[in-house]
Formats: sequence, C-alpha cells, structure tokens
Amino acid sequence: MFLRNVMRKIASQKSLNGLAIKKNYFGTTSSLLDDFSINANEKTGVSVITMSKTPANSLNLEFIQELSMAIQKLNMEKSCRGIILTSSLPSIFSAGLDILEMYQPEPDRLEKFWTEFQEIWLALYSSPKTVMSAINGHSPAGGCIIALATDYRIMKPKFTIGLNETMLGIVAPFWAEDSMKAVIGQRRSEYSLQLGKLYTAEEALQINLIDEISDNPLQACEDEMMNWLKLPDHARTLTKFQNRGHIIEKMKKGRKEDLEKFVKFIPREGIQMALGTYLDNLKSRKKKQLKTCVSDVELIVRKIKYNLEDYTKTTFFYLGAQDGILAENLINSGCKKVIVTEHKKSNEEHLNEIQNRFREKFLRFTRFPNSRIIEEYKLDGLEEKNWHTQPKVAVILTLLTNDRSKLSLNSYLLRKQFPFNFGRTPIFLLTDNTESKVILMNETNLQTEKRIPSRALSYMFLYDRTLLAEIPRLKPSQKYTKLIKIQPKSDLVDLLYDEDKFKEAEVFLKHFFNKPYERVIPKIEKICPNLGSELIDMNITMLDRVKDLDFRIIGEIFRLVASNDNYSRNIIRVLSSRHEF
Ligand SMILES: CCCC/C=C/CC(=O)SCCNC(=O)CCNC(=O)[C@H](O)C(C)(C)COP(=O)(O)OP(=O)(O)OC[C@H]1O[C@@H](n2cnc3c(N)ncnc32)[C@H](O)[C@@H]1OP(=O)(O)O
Repeated sequence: MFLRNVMRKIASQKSLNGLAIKKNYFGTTSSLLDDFSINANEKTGVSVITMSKTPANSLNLEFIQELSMAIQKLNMEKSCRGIILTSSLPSIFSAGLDILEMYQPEPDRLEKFWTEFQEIWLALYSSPKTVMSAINGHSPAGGCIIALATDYRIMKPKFTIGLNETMLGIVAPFWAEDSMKAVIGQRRSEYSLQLGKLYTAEEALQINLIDEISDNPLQACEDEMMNWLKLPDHARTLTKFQNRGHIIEKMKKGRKEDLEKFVKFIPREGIQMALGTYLDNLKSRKKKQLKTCVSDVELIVRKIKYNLEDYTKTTFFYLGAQDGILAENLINSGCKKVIVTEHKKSNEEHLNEIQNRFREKFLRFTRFPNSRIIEEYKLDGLEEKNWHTQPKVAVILTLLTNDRSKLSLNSYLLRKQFPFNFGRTPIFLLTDNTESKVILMNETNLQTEKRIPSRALSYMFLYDRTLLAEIPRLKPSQKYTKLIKIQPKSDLVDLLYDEDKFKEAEVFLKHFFNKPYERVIPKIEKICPNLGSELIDMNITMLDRVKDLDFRIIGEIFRLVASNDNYSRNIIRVLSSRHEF
C-alpha cells in the first residue's frame, strides 16, 4: 500500500499539500526569514539547503515550517534529483529543537511546533530524492534526528552528534529512535539513547552513525551525490522505501498519539524544571558572562559573536542616542571609554545626566560638528583637528534606532556629519534592533564616497558576519551578495575566529606595547620591511595612546595586516618569539 502511494507520487509529481511547484527553481533563493538559502544546480539537479539561523540553527516553529515547506517543494520538483543539507554557521550544523519552544510553552504553539517537526521529518525521511547531510558542526538531538532522516551523512572532524535527549530529561520520539536503530542497530541505539550519548565525528564513524568524515563535508557530499545519481532514480527510490516503508507507516499511524503524548509530557512540572536547569547550564557554560546585563544589551550580545567584555576596553561611538541606556550599560559592564555622539537637542538632558553620572569614565562626550562638542573635545585636551582624522584602532557604532526614518537619519549623519575619516579603521556594528542592520545597506552606497572607503566597510562586514546572517528580509540576490563581495579575503573571516591566532597576536602585542613605538618599528622593519609603513598607513602610530585598548582587537588588525600583502602570518609568531621586544 505504502509503496503503491510512493509510486503514484513519483509518477505524477503533483503538488503536495497544495504547494505550487515553481516553473524554474534553479539558482539561489532564500527563505522568507532568511534562515536558510537554497542553491539549485541546473546541471546536476542537486539543491543545497544551507541553514543560517544564528546563533545555533536551533529549530523553532517558524524555521521548521519554512524548511519543511522548502523540502516538500523540492520533493515534488521533477528536475531536482538530490538534496544536500548543510549549515553556514562556523561550528554548528543544528543545535536541535529550540529549547525555548518547549520551556514554559503556550499549548497551541507547542502543538503546532511538534506537528511541524513530525512533518519535516516525514518530508525528509520519505523524500524520493537522494538526501545527504553535510554536517559541518555540532549536531545534537533534533540536529541528529534531521541528519538521520537523510540517506548519507558526511561530518567534519571533532564536532559531536547524537541523540542526547535524556540529558535534558526528555525522550526522543519513537520514530527518531527507529531511524537510529535502522542506522546503527538495536543494541547500540538502545545504549546511545538511554545514556544520551554525544559522539565525536570519529566515534560516530566507528558506529556507522555517519558515513564519512571530511574537512569539507559539503564538497564531499557533492562528490558522493554524483555516485548516487548515476543510478536510475526510480530503482533507488523504491529500494529506499522498501527499507524505510515500515518505519514511515508506523510513524504515520502513531503520529497523533505521539503528538498527544508530547503536548502532555512537555508542560509537566518535572520536565519544565529539567529543561530550565538545562537552559541555565547552557548559558552558564559561557566563559565570559556579563556582569550587568539588561534586556537591550542582552539582545545585542546574542547577536554578536563576541560578547561585550571583548569590547569593554574599546572606544565606543554611540550614534543617535535615544535614551542613553546602552551607553549606561556599556559603562556598567566595564567599558573604559564611551564616546556619545548626539545630534538632537531634545536628548541633551538625558545625555548630560549620563555624563555626570559616569564622568570619570567618559573620555569624550560629544555631539555632531557645529555644536558645542568641539569645545568639549578641547576640554579633554585634544585638538579638534585630531578628531577629524581616522580613529586609531576600532570604532564601534551603536545604532539604536526604532524606526526607518531614524535609520535613514543615522545613515545620513554618518555620511554627512560624522567628523571622522574612517579610513581603514575596523568598524564594529553593535545594534539592538534588527532593522538597524539596514543601515549597512545604506552604507554600501557610501563606497562611492571618499569619506568611508570600501576597505573600512569590508572590515565592518568581517566583524559583522553573524549580524549579516541575521538580517531579516534581505535577499542574498540583492544587497547581501554585494556585501559579501567586498570582503577583501574570505579566509580572513575564518582567521578572525581562530583562537590560536588570537593568542599569537596577543603575545606579540604584549611585547610590542612595552616599548615606545619609535624603537619598535625599526626592529620590525628589519624583519619585515613593509610592516612599519603598513602600521603607519593604518594609523596605529601612536601606540602609547592605544595601550589600553583591547589586545584582541589590535591582534585582529595585525593579522589583517599580516595576511594582506606579502606578509606571512608567521611574522607574528616570529616577532613574538623575539625577546628583545
Ligand atoms: C518528547 C520530547 C522529545 C523532544 C525532542 C527533542 C529534540 C531536541 O532537539 S531537544 C534540544 C536539544 N539540544 C541540545 O541539547 C543542544 C544544546 N546546545 C548545545 O549543546 C550547544 O549549544 C552546541 C554544542 C550545539 C554548540 O555549542 P557552542 O559552544 O558552539 O554554542 P553555544 O554558546 O552553546 O550556543 C550558542 C547560542 O545558542 C543557544 N542555543 C544552543 N542550543 C540551543 C537550543 N537547542 N535551543 C535554543 N537555544 C540554543 C545557546 O544558549 C547560545 O545562546 P546565547 O548566545 O544567548 O547564550
């Protein structure tokens, strides 16, 4: 019966659940929420679905709904022969179900959530296409369930995978368990599930939970896919269903009961307590916790790769102050320097209040040119003209805005009135408002303006990669790809997240900072003739001035410098090992 249905579906390729099939689906499309994109290759018939829901590709209701819909569409698309699932996040394939959907849930949403999860599993497990997972990061629980629903799994070394539900005090659904058994066998499955085992890729390969290990799982999947696609689709698909039919039938028969069980089980007090504790542990695992954290900063911190402590010694520019709350929080959480820029008279009172409260911590408190800020610069003993030069090391723009008109205002101000020449200064964007990311789009237009050369912007994007991934409603085909293109080197992105490289740079810089710049540069130039001029070019000439800036940030700049032209990254290592510094 089941096979007959499958045959019918393959033969007709008619719409499923009323979904329309697009005439031509080749090229790249992205989900409405931009949580994933699909790249359909016309030549091979293979579609790559790349999940990009920061921070962890955790599966919430909306994400599952959209993903499921996309998979169902591909399942019906004649010209699609293979699907590869992967992730754009640097270390997570999928963190499984979004725990927040299960913690203190709303009954209706909880029901929908589980129904959709069942649906996506069915769409994958019973897909007539060849489906593969390029598991390029951790893949616990629901992430593993998704991977198990595909036909072939290739994983990057060192990351972990497994059905760890018992660790959360919950139980994997019977259909996930069945698919696990089908892959690794009854005994191993029972053992793994009861203990909530998470396996490294190497261990997972040993027990056949994955099929291969590769440093580039996506490429490896694409290569492997070609072998699968050599076979006639109908024969391969029918064989798949012969193998999986009983599991799919069992799931379909039991899904209503499974749903009832889930919606009863999850809200139970004991389960909620277990989930709450698990969530707390997940959060407290973070090495660096914010001491002071109110909602807006918390929001910001969720959206950036590094947490606020990484920025606390950095100079902040605070544009378009609405109420100064972010400035306060930055200061409370240890920020050494805050520069507040304000253009509106109406906010003056509040800003004055902040200034008074945190006077000793404010290096500069300013408004835009033509207002009395300039005098305040002078109060600080700095010449106005100095502030019309490029900021030395790092600028963090915090664009606190609530609506579009303010966005464009900020953008306008940044372009027309901001007194600094950003030059090559790395720019971080810190925001509490997803909409404000649109500002970046506006700023791309500024590439044509001398004031903010594209290189500065490219740094902004480097640092801002995770933010960009979150931009809602921004279609890759439009501005996003444009942004990506102006990254000077894509491998730099990886470098920025490489802890070891950070350390190297830090060691070097600690030596460096103990010496006056004039004495250091000639020595550097002996080893590397161009580095000194690069530094000057980058305006890091007054090292005594930037002494107290975060080493990590300066380290990043060094690595950017070092990796740019003819410098080898080893320079940093060589320099740091020389004790005369
Ligand atoms: C009858 C009931 C059946 C129920 C079936 C359930 C199946 C499930 O999928 S339950 C979900 C189980 N998932 C997990 O246990 C994974 C938990 N996450 C992790 O272990 C780690 O996050 C990771 C190994 C995946 C990645 O570690 P990494 O250090 O790289 O990142 P983190 O800093 O831990 O995470 C980043 C960020 O994301 C939040 N987060 C992670 N996982 C989830 C999740 N599943 N749901 C919601 N949020 C998640 C994490 O808290 C971090 O957020 P903050 O930056 O705000 O702290």
